[in-house]
Amino acid sequence: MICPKRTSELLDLHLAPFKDKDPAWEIGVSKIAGRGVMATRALKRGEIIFTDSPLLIGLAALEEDSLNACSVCFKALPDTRFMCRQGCGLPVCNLCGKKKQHKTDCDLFKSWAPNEPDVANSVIIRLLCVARAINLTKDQRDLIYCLQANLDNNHRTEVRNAAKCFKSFPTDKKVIEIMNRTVAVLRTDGFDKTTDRTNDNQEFFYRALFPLFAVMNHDCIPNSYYTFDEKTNNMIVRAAVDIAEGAEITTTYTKLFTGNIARHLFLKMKKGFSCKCPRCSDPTERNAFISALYCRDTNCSGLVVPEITGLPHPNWNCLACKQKSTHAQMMKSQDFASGAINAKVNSNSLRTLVQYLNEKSDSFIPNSNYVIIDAKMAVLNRLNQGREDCSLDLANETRVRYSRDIMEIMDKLGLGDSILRSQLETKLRQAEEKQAKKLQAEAEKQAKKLAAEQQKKQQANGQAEAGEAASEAASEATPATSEPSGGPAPTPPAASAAAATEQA
Ligand SMILES: C[S@@+](CC[C@H](N)C(=O)[O-])C[C@H]1O[C@@H](n2cnc3c(N)ncnc32)[C@H](O)[C@@H]1O
Repeated sequence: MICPKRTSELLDLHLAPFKDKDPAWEIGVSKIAGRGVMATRALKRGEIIFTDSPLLIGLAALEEDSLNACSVCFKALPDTRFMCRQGCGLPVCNLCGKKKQHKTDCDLFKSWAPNEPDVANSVIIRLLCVARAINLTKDQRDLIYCLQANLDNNHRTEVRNAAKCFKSFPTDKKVIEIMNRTVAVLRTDGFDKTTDRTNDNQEFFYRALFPLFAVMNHDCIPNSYYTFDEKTNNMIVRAAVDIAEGAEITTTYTKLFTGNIARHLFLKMKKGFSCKCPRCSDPTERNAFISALYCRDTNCSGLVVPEITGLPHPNWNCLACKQKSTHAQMMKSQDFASGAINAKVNSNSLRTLVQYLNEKSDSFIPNSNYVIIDAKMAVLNRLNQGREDCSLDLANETRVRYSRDIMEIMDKLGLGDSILRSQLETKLRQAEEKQAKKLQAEAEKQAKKLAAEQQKKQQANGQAEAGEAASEAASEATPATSEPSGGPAPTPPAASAAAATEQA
């Protein structure tokens, strides 16, 4: 482990424009692994802990991405003639073509002579983030070397493949070593559209290294979360929960709703470690049952969870009837359920998907399972884009129901604030307000209807009373002797009732 003090010195230089006089963090020896970021004082939920700026950043330029974005400002470019005319093989906008950053990039890549400089090549564009390390200052380069780099067999492949795209790729061992090391640091500590570090329902399209963030260790229930400033691409890290003085500030390298086994495999294979956090050590994941499936015994409706955590192929155990199942057996159930749900998620009808999730899926997969959570998230995302074939009422009810379901699972897991939570809270509030308005409008309509009925009744009564009064007045005005020949004047109903009672 590189000394935390040296790491702090280099980070101080990098963060000079942002670091406050009384920083809420320091680099220390971690109980989790190597160095870590520690809280220098108690932090309140939501408080900004630090702002980090990218030491390296470039386009992710993966095949599926469009390559017509400027390599300096990252803005989308018009479809044609976006490649630099100087022959460096980089896409650049007119404005950035004149900037110092592009001149440095352009001089470097031109000297390597790209094979086809007029054609946007994802390998070349993707390498730019790595190649920029060559032109950093000594302190900045030292900072890269100070960060952890898991050197596996593949970390040299990227530079080796990129070399084939240039006629005069450098052969200097030192230059190649800087690039290989940068690739390893980016893979261990950096951001890339390919990695799962953009776990919190926010998109990050670039490949980047945020050096302070790079020292943060992983916890499956992180106590911090981050956002990006769109203009500067700076990262802002906030407390997800209240954090005690001296506690380690953690982040998560995985998606929040991945189950124990999938998280274990991801962390082991991509990040080279086994997580021992409390969530990973609990087969029920704090009773959130994200990986749970139903018992295979048709007479039992119990939940089945892995017997032991931290194994790629554990046996599974029914919590109700205690029947054991092999991992292969349970994976068959999971695969069947995932297939059925994903087919509906990919189907065109949002209404069918919602009906399926509300009425059918719970018969073969528990609502807490991550496949259902993912499907509900997909529904909410689709609803944000438009209601498709859902009625206004169904869309609103679904927003309320699914947002609550997902937040309930977040609460069970003990997850604090996150981008996802604030997105859900906002949507829930809006949907609840809509529902309340609708109820109020219905109540008002009902009240109006009642009032109208009442008025009608009153009018009817009024007319009847007026009729009575008129006939009473008429009978009073008529002398007793002048009774019509047909007999006495008709008695009003109330009077006749009174007469009947008297008679009785
Ligand atoms: C981004 S670095 C974190 C900072 C690192 N501890 C250091 O000293 O520079 C990522 C590496 O830290 C280690 N690490 C992070 N979180 C861990 C955890 N929860 N358990 C075990 N190792 C962890 C792993 O070796 C991982 O590849």
